[in-house]
Amino acid sequence: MTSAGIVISELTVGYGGPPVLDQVGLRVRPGGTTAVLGPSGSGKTTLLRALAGFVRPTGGRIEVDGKVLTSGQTMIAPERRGIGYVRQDGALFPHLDVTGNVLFGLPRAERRRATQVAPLLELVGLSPDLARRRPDQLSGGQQQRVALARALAREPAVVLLDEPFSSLDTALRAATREATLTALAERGATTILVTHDQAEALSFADQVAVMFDGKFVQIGSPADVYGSPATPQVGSFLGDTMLLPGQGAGPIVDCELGTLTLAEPATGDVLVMIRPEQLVLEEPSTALTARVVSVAYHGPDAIVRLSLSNSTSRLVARVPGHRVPQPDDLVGLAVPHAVLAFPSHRRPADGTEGAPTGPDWRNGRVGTASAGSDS
Ligand SMILES: Nc1ncnc2c1ncn2[C@@H]1O[C@H](COP(=O)(O)OP(=O)(O)OP(=O)(O)O)[C@@H](O)[C@H]1O
Repeated sequence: MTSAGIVISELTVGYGGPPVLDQVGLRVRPGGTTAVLGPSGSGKTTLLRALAGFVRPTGGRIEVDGKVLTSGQTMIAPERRGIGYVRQDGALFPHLDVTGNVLFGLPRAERRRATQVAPLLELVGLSPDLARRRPDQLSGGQQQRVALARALAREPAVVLLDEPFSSLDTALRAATREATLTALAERGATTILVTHDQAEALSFADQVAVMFDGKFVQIGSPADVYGSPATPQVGSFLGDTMLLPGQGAGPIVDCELGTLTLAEPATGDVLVMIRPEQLVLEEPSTALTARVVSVAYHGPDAIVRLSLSNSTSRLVARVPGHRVPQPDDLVGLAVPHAVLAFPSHRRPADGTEGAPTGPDWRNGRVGTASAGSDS
């Protein structure tokens, strides 16, 4: 299978009403893996359906490996696109065994070559001994791997994964994700994974495209979108954040945590974005002391909620699991590395206010830690 690059430009898709995707652009390098991350209803599945040819866009263009699949009057049929699609539920046929499911959809002549099923099963980390089992005799993770094997059977240059791991429990999810990545890399397939799980997006892909309300608000490497989010909302969506009001003065900013170094210069009213892992707990100091409000222990690490003396702000630190303080302890705080600041008047690309956001912003992930008030 040869790898194909994907180029999507000004893609607009609607279902009769206002556009669900609005002039969307995206490039995926040949053999690359892009995660499309966004809240529920932002248009992620619609993007995959347009790529697969299941929905006709109202505008824009889709090219795979230089071949136009969709543009103006051109609309290549789904079965002629060379694209494999794995849905959230796997969608296996209950009355067919694993072999029948994997071979389904192949031309009749090729279906006879049942010997090709074993290597495919091995490729996705399944024992060929399972070949005669029906889907109801498989675990959820095994079913997802069969669905992936079925998608790979046609040797597609492009594989689209629509939240294929979301119904699996944590351990199975990690193992299935790993097997999927390995299988895709071995085949050199260009892959787009849709997910609303930020950790999955950051670990799975070499490019992350963040979608809000039918538009990409940022596309970049996992480190870029996590470490240098385009807006406070992108920052909050990708992981826990505290957003503190501050005054930028070039390379430094003054806020409740003192004078901090900025990753990029800023001047005037700003919102300082700090991730819990950037807040370091030390021995109580004269510089900045906080009281531990609560501790949630997770094993490798712990989330520590803190209140600053003389302030109503609540802070959150992520600390190593072997150095966990107790509630009511007094601790010193430090922010040793440079932080990001956003102009506090800035309106993000999706038109919402650039203010600190609540835990379930836009139906997004919960657990976002805005620096809140006690009041
Ligand atoms: N067949 C359809 N007819 C009309 N509207 C639709 C159809 N499919 C999706 N939509 C609407 O399009 C919008 C985007 O839906 P889509 O499924 O692409 O979002 P998503 O980001 O994949 O969401 P989720 O994470 O919940 O799967 C939603 O408002 C949805 O209600």
